[in-house]
Amino acid sequence: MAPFVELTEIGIRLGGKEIFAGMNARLERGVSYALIGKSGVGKSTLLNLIAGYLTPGSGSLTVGGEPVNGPRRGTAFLQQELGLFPWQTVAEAVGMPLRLAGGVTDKKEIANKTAGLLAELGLEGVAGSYPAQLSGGQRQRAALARTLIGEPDFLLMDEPTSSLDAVTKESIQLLVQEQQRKRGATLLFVTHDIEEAVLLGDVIFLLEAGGGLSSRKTADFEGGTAREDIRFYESCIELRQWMNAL
Ligand SMILES: Nc1ncnc2c1ncn2[C@@H]1O[C@H](COP(=O)(O)OP(=O)(O)OP(=O)(O)O)[C@@H](O)[C@H]1O
Repeated sequence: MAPFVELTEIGIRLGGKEIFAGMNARLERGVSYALIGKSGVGKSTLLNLIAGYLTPGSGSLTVGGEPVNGPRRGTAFLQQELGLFPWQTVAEAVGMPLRLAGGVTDKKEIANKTAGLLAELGLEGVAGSYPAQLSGGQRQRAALARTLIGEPDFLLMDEPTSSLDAVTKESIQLLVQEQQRKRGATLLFVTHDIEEAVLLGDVIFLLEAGGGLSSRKTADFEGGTAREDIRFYESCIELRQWMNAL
């Protein structure tokens, strides 16, 4: 079967610098992929390419069997900056992709869909609040709701929990996992957090300078992938050792 996402010999230069050349990768539908690698190797660049926000200088890129020539309807991208505007309430921000996409034009339908998703993500109490009135976790949930509202089949997330405290981080991680599984969406997320990679990724991509991409299935780690598992940290150590060995 053809992969959901296929990168063939992808190369890109930014500001006169070669970020990667000859990159190959395949992503299967419904699988969660963690993308890790040292700072500056090009993780965000790769997400931007797959999202259609950047155009590769060489090679081919397909999502859902179609060449990527710009943003794709079924791909939703949660960027580090979250993209919440100070002048929009949570409900306005979450409903915005539906208004922009033009597929849903009925105001009542947009309001109903938005309210349903806000309730599902525990945000019903802050629908009328502005970003400055929210906690970090609520802002992250609101941005996540905005990512999910168009029912995407492909979720891209750039460090979805990096700015959060440990407890909030755990609740957002669980939410991302629950939503990805429930929707059967393909997820590709960047993280610097080893535990998060093991916890949320079915597969871990390790990106190296120049575009070398290695992958490992977390199911193959000795210590399992559930935080409750007492041997979970053995998996984290295994991942660290793999990273250091490459
Ligand atoms: N628009 C741009 N113009 C020129 N160079 C760029 C541009 N965007 C990124 N770069 C460079 O490309 C390289 C990869 O950047 P990128 O942000 O993709 O790395 P990263 O792995 O996501 O880093 P980090 O983990 O620190 O977020 C860096 O050297 C960066 O300076």
